[in-house]
Amino acid sequence: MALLPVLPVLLAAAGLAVAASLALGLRRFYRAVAEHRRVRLLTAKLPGPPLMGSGLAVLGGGVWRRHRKAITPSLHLDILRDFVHIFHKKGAAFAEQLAALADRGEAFDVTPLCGACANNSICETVMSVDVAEDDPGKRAFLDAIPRGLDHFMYRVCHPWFLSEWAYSLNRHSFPDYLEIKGALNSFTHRIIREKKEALRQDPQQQPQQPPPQRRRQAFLDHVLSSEEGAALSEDELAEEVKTIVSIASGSSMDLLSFLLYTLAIRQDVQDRVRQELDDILGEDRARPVLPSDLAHMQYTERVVKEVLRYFSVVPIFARAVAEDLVLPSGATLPRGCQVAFWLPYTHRSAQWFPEPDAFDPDRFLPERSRGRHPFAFVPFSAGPRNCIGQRYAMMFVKTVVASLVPRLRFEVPDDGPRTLADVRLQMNLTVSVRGGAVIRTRRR
Ligand code: HEM
Repeated sequence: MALLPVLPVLLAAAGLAVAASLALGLRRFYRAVAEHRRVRLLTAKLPGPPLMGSGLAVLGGGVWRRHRKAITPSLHLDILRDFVHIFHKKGAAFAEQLAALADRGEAFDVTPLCGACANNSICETVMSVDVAEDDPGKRAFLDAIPRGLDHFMYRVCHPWFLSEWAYSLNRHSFPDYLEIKGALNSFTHRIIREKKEALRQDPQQQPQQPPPQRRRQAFLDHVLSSEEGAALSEDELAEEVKTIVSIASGSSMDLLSFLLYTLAIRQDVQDRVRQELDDILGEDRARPVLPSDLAHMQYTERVVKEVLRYFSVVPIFARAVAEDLVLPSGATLPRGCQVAFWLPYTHRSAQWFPEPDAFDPDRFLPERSRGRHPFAFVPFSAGPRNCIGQRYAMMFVKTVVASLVPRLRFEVPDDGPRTLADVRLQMNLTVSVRGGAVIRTRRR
């Protein structure tokens, strides 16, 4: 009983001590990683709540390996090239929307529009859903994605709700969560079944056919018709589709909205991107963007990389230490210890990025990247558990930018930030602009 009055003080002191040692430990740990020391041990994943799907992002061990092997070939570069015309189609529709807003002259938050563009692109490329836009199942699915991410974050921040049983006791949130789960499950399973049926009726699409004869239209078509994909049951595949769609749409939305916001704030960067695109696309600014155009968009690619460095869109990821890890200081991170990587710390390191708070895309020029540590820039993580969609993400944003920038000019309203350092951030599963990325557009 005598302990009770001082308990809060003791707990606060213990908390401070743990926080301080963690901060110190992470600093040293980062140095160890930067020196390539035994990072290969850090492949074990921390458990988390299902991110709308119990797929790659939350699986571990042998199951994760089997899933990753089944999924990886279906995001191969040759397949991604086929997606560029879809990215362009969605980008062109986005340009029309923005042009209509330009005519009204109003300032608006571009983030939800980026989200719709990303969602539509991802659903079509991942599932190739030949379903009418107003199909109730499709609408419910698209609507459920951002709501599902909110539940995920809520549960991460309230860890006593991580278990499904405990969450079912939350009368405020659980009914909405169940509705979201139902919408995601029923649409995903419906599409998988329809595709399986189509596959059964089309012998050209059977896995034993040699690759050149197969029509690889979308990620899901490819998984279903590949030998690797046959390792997944229908339920497992549905979990992967939900996982990929949810991870891809949230992160792509934030990356695209940071990119457009950056162009609006940094007119000099926007002018160079536009000049590059005018040179590549020529007179016909509205012509479809081709996969071969993307390879020429070198300045734009450097801008995307600098946005990923400057804002660290996915700022944190964690690993469990699989074996005792001795740091350069001599301290040991014991086996089972959990380590979080805080990317803004890595990406703003003056050691690898001189003047780290300056936004300078040309720091990614080959001659200025020479000698930089391979783990100094890791927006998509690194190692065996890196992002499976990093090439997808780069191709998506580059194509959409090529569909928008030649036709439109982006600006910030008079009361908007004058410099990138003025942009206020908020953290969810990803980082986004606090209060919205409010811009104005003008037709060119
Ligand atoms: C738009 C920018 C994106 C960023 C910045 C990003 C970043 C990341 C990061 C940092 C991780 C590692 C997380 C961890 O270790 O816990 C990751 C994992 C993952 N990402 Fe992405 N991502 C992006 C887009 C995408 C896209 C477009 C897809 C799918 C097409 C995707 C699918 C995944 C999957 C499935 C994983 C889990 C991989 C595994 O654990 O095996 N991501 N992403």
